[in-house]
This record gives sequence, C-alpha cells and structure tokens, in this order.
Amino acid sequence: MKISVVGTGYVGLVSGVCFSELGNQVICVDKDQRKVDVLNKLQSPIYEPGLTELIEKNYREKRLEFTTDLSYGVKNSDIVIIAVGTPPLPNGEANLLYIEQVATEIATEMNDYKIIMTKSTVPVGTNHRIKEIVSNLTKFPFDVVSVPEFLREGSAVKDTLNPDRIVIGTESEAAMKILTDLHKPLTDNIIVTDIRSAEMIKYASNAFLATKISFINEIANICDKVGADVTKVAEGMGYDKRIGAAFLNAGIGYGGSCFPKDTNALVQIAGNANYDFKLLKSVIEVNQNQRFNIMEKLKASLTTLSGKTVAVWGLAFKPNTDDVRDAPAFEIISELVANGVKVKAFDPIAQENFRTQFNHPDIQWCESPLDAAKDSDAICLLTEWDVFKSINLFEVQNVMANPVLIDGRNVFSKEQISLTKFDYKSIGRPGIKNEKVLVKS
Ligand SMILES: NC(=O)c1ccc[n+]([C@@H]2O[C@H](COP(=O)([O-])OP(=O)(O)OC[C@H]3O[C@@H](n4cnc5c(N)ncnc54)[C@H](O)[C@@H]3O)[C@@H](O)[C@H]2O)c1
Ligand SMILES: O=c1ccn([C@@H]2O[C@H](COP(=O)(O)OP(=O)(O)O[C@H]3O[C@H](CO)[C@@H](O)[C@H](O)[C@H]3O)[C@@H](O)[C@H]2O)c(=O)[nH]1
Repeated sequence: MKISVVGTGYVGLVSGVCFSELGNQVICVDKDQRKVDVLNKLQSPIYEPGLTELIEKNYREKRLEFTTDLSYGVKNSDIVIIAVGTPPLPNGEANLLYIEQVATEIATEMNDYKIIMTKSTVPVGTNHRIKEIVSNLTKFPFDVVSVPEFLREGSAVKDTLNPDRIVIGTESEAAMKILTDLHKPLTDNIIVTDIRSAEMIKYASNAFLATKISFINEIANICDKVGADVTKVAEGMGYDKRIGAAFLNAGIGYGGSCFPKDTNALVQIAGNANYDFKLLKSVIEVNQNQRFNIMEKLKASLTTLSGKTVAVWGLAFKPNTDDVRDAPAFEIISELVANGVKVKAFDPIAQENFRTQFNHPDIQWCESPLDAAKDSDAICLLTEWDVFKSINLFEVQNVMANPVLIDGRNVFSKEQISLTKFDYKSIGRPGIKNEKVLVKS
C-alpha cells in the first residue's frame, strides 16, 4: 500500500519505517528540515534500538522516503497517517494545534480518496473534529480512522512489529477492510470499534498502567515501614493472572512523554464531561511524591545535603532511549542543586539531550559511571541502564568519598550489596543492606 506519515518523531518515524519493512511504499513527512536532512543521510534523529538498520535497508530498497513536502506525501499515498505531537497545555489538556494544522494541510493537498489515520493520542471527539476540518476544505472523498499507538520507547521497533493488539476505530466499512489488511501481517488480534471508543482505549490503557505503577509504589513505601520486600510482593501478586506481573516495578515513579501527559489529559477529559476522576488524580499525586522519596533516603544517609557531592546515574526517563521528556531526573537534580549539592551526572545516551534542556554551574557532566562516582558522597541511580546493572560495585565504592548508594530502580540484589561497604537504600526493600555500613557524614 502507499502510505505517508506526517510527523516523524518517536511514533511516526518508527511506524513509517516498520510499514516499509512490511513491503509498503512509505513517505515520511516532517516540517523539521533538520530531522529530514539527518534521515536522508540514513541516520536516525532519535535513539531507538534497531531503527537505524531498518531505515538504511528500506531506503536502499526504495520503499522509504523522507521529505518536508507534505503535498508530495499526501498526493502519492492512499493512507495518510497523522503522528504529530499532542503536548500538554498549562491546564493539562492536550494541545490540538498541530493536529488541526495537519488536518488543514492534508485537506488542501488531497487529489483522490484518502484514509486519514490518526496515531497521535487525542481526546475523545478529536477525530470527528478532524473530519469536520477536512470536509470543509476538500471535495474529494475521505475517511478518518483512529488507530491509537501503544509502542514503548526503547523497544519501539519490537513493539510495532509485534503488537499485543491493533485497535481500529472507524465508521467506514471500506476503511476498516483496508486497514485490517494493512495490519494483518502484524497480528490477528485486531479490535474494530467506533472512533470514540478507540480514542478512549488509548487514554484508559495508559491511565491503567500508570495506576499499576503508583499502586506498587505505595505498597513499596509501606514495605519500607513494615520490613517487607516489594519485589517479592510484586512477584507473588504477579502470578495471579487477573493481576499480571508487568508494570509492578517500584521505583521513583513514571516519567516520559506519555504517562504524565495522558493521565493529566484524561482528568481534563473527565472534568470537561463533569466527572471528577478521583482515582487518577491520586495516581498523579502519588507519582509526583514518589520522585522525592529518593531525596528523603539521601537525607537520612548524609544527614545534611549542603556542600555534598552526589553522583546521578541515569537521566533518561527509562533505559534504551535518549528521550528526557518529563524525566524524574529534572526535578530530582533541581532539588539537589537547591539544597546546595554539587551534582556529577552521567547517562550513556540521554546526557546531551538533558544538558541542552537543563544546565547549571553546580552540575558536572561525566564520562562514565565511575567518573561520576569519583569523590562523591553518594550515588542516586535514577535509570536502570545495563551499564549500571553490570558495574563492579567494589571498584565504585573505592573511588567514592563516602559509599552511599540510593537505588531508585531496585537494580542491585542482596548478594551484590552484602559484600560491599555501601550504605544502600532502595525502594521498598529495607532488608537489602550491608550490616557493616561505614558512613562518614
Ligand atoms: N512517544 C511515544 O512513545 C508515543 C507512543 C504512543 C503514542 N504517542 C503519541 O503520538 C504522538 C506523537 O508523539 P511523538 O513522541 O512521536 O512526538 P514527537 O514530538 O517526537 O514527534 C512529532 C513530530 O511531528 C512533527 N510535526 C509537527 N507538526 C507538523 C506538521 N504540521 N507537519 C509535519 N510534521 C509536523 C514535529 O516536527 C515532530 O518531529 C503524540 O500524540 C503522542 O502522545 C507517543
Ligand atoms: O513497572 C514499571 C514500568 C514502568 N515504569 C516507568 O514508567 C514510565 C513509562 O515506561 P514505559 O511504559 O515502559 O515507556 P513509554 O515509552 O512511556 O510507554 C508508555 O507510553 C506510551 C505512549 O502513550 C504507550 O504507547 C506505551 O504503551 C506505554 O507503555 C518510565 O518512567 C518507567 O520507568 C515504572 O516505574 N515501573
């Protein structure tokens, strides 16, 4: 099939590349000339495992093009995918400016029947708004279909090629058949529904996953007080098929460009319909507080923060991505600096992105985890990158001024910690510690 994708960010680029990998003819359109230039050099503007290889392969096999020319993309495709951002407005509602702009641009460039397929996460009713915009501007026939995206950053290619399900929200039998054929090579689990339900499935899924995370984080906080181990609790819960083991990793809470934005947007969607979504409001509040749990643990170990040096391991909101949107590291580092701490920061991939958005004279940018740990009074681990998981903790403790390790992602095991000198604190695992702690405050 002939497809164009408008918006080549984390979603649009991965979708476009994966559709070309399935044998479709794909034109990726972005208004950002810099991104398109990078792509035309067969490089990826984002870090996503496996993506660069697929870009190169499908470009060379002439199934994939990159352009800033939306008219070219629309005119040479049967399916136009909208994958532009829907960032939050100050009140938490989704900003639909980019969606409306793209709908207008698509409408003015149409030359034949098109399926307009929305992958961006949009509030209920938005696809009907797109339909209204387009129908006011074109005489050509078209259908608007909601196909929400469920990929995760860091495993986006894998998730796109092996989705748990595809949701197709449509009012058109013809569009449903075409889009079912398009997605059939990916999965048999295709759910066809009305447009409003498809839009809601996306928000409800993200809100439910965020709820699981805040739930387990509250259980972890109680575990800390009563001497239980949250990882054992999660394991024991997870074997119950009705609960499931996924998304029960306690830590410093969720970040990223989706959960914080989409939970707030759903609270607004509910509010606009005169419904007070109390549960989700609590989920958001718990998540916000959880980011500072690590500060309390750090204060308990160091007594005073002012004048101390703290290594921060991990800046991305999760491993295997360069994305720092709404990463907990922003608020945690701000709080450290505000308390008079000198920060030594290291992230294997996201460091440059983070630094361009947040620089401060009290932050020293480091070249390795060991470099960050050197002469530090404590380490705060914020992202569970493999490079931290596999580090030699004996080497680390020997270069530190004071062996304090606050593990915000429960990375290290009892076995790894027990033989070290670390004053070790994690989230909801009070029993994992070294009995012979040597702390200088
Ligand atoms: N990032 C994720 O993991 C993820 C997963 C599922 C759904 N989503 C949703 O998908 C949407 C896109 O998210 P993203 O993370 O890919 O965003 P992004 O910011 O990475 O990418 C959006 C792209 O759209 C481009 N763009 C904006 N207006 C344009 C226009 N008029 N013409 C051409 N290009 C234009 C921007 O230049 C940018 O490159 C959002 O609604 C998001 O909520 C994101
Ligand atoms: O048990 C867990 C699982 C995740 N997280 C955190 O939750 C955040 C989000 O992680 P993840 O969901 O893996 O990454 P995203 O790329 O944000 O993906 C989510 O958001 C996307 C955008 O809507 C959806 O498409 C995906 O289905 C949904 O998982 C990260 O900060 C994680 O550290 C936890 O704290 N504990």
